[in-house]
Amino acid sequence: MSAGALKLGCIADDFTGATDLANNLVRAGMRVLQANGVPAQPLEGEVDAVVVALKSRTIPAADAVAQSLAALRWLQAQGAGQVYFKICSTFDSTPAGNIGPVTEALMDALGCGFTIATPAFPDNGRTVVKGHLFVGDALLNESGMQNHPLTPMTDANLVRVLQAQCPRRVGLIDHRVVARGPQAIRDRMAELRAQGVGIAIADALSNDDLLRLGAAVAGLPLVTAGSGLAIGLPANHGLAPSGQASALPPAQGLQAVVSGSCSLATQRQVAHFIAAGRPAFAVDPLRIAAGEDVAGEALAWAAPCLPQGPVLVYSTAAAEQVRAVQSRFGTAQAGERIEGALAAVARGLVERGVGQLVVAGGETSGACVQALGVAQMRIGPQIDTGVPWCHAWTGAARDTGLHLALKSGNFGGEDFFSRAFQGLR
Ligand SMILES: Nc1ncnc2c1ncn2[C@@H]1O[C@H](COP(=O)(O)OP(=O)(O)O)[C@@H](O)[C@H]1O
Ligand SMILES: O=C(O)[C@@H](O)C(=O)COP(=O)(O)O
Repeated sequence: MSAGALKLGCIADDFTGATDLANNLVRAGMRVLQANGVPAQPLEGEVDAVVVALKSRTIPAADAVAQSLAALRWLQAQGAGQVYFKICSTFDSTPAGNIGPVTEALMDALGCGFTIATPAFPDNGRTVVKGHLFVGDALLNESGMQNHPLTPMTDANLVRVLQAQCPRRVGLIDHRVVARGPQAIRDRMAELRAQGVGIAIADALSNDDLLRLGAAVAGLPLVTAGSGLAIGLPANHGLAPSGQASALPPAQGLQAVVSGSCSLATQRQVAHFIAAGRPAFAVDPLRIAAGEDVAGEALAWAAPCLPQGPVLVYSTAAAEQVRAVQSRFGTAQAGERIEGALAAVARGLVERGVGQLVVAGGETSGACVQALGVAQMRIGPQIDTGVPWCHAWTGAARDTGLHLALKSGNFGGEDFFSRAFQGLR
């Protein structure tokens, strides 16, 4: 890639979020490469955007800032014209961050006096009205996200949530302004900036709102957003939406699903897979904590089932079971141990011939992709809104190639775990 060629440099705070963003950029007409972690070398080949996937959503804020700045430096060295900090469409964060601290650190590094933040993704039911985030018909704090294992979201007022994470003043661009079009949005941004506001939550109820916002932010060095805003950025470079997802190599190998997501949508997908009579192995967090080789057991269980079709290994559990585990072992420790076990399962499955792997949950996906040593991925066809198939040739997949789908916790229909593989045939 020659310096100056990169139209958009993206930093995603988790791995499912990265493929979600890459998917929307591809569908809106950009050639996109996803790098898992900050690459050690310049990328080869010409693309319009690179998404650097980090696992920085729930780590200490100072570490998230340091990793994001390292990603920024790399993207700047590739000539990135605009920077996109991809956050979760449910604004997953704690009062300590990391959305505020990372946004502000990127603003400082870019000399950016003003930016917007919007998680809106109407195609997936995420809308922002007067700064309040809705998930479908429910306010964020009544959507199930109040029970998230790592980032419980108990306030739907995003101006308030972000202000708690930021020294800079946080303001609002409300939907009536957004509906009036790009010039009205630019006027509002200038007005807020003159009032001393540094970051504005932007309302959006529809894709048309996102397209208007996309045009209005063309001149901003940085935007902070879910993947929705991405549909409005390629047009700023004369690129048009394309229904043609990049073609991937033919699928090969066995099929498996690894799920550490405890989101409501994933709970339904696990139940649906089991109810359909498909093979499923429940990983017991208490036995993992006791030091038992649960990953080894799961792999031994999977071996005879794999030739018959997709198998599922999961720790997915309802909120009360998650709370019981967390109160015994601590939130972070419980999460890390389970992620470690599921990552070992993912690696073992690929070593045993799995070539088509679905991973559910952003933190879980980060742990699995890191354990697989997958450094780069090409983005292929969409399975469900926000979830594409990807293809990797690196790490554990360097000889055979690996199709990977990283499913965000709350994305996908109930039959996602079986239907995903049908799309690869
Ligand atoms: N049964 C469980 N009890 C406690 N924590 C769990 C359990 N299953 C998974 N976890 C942890 O909860 C977190 C889920 O986060 P993530 O993978 O991002 O999915 P999601 O955001 O969809 O819930 C991970 O850290 C995972 O290890
Ligand atoms: O924006 C989104 O909702 C997703 O891209 C995402 O980041 C979801 O994260 P997980 O729920 O942790 O998978």
